Amino acid sequence: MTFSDITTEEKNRVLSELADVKDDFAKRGWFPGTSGNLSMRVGNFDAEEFHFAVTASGKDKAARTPEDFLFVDKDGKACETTSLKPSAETLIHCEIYRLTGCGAVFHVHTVFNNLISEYYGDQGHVPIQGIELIKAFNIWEENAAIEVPVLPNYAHIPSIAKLVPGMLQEKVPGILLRNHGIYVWGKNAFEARKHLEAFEFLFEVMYRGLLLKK
Ligand SMILES: CSCCC(=O)C(=O)COP(=O)(O)O
Ligand SMILES: [Zn+2]
Repeated sequence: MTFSDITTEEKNRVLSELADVKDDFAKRGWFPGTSGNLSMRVGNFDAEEFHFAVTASGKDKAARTPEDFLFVDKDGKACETTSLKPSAETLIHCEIYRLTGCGAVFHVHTVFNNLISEYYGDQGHVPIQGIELIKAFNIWEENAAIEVPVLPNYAHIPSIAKLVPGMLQEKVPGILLRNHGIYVWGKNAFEARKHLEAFEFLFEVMYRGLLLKK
């Protein structure tokens, strides 16, 4: 499917849903200092050709303007003529779509995801076990254990993107960048948001649990 095959109705639906998610996350304080980026796929998925709307780089994500998003292709290149620059981290979104075929990718910097990513950074993953909200990832076994990958926070984004294929855990819809933030995904915006809320809850439980043990 080429970008011109995608209907205006579909593009507008995605832009409107993405703007609502952005407003919601901004109210939660999940975009400190213009950090964070969001994207949603438009049209059908094919690993060789897909398109998504992504936040423009460096914007105040708490404001709602006509210049908040642009459409890019599987390589992160703009699909239409625009003066907007896609998020500096678009290549990580590209890699997540390519590998998972998901419908939405959200990235936020929070205090808990930063602290936990640093605490477990040397280990390369955050081990989480036996907390009920693991079920938000559609993992239903009793006392389930997951490992959330922690990637190094290189300044050179293509070097991070290159590591993504080797780090993804099949059942875990998220990766942490050390001392930076989290990327989560889902088949649509609803599911990606559910996953993000669950990760943030789990990180806060772990952080407070570590303090209690001291
Ligand atoms: C100001 S935060 C540093 C960049 C970053 O990590 C981020 O999430 C926002 O970058 P973008 O280009 O998407 O605005
Ligand atoms: Zn970031």
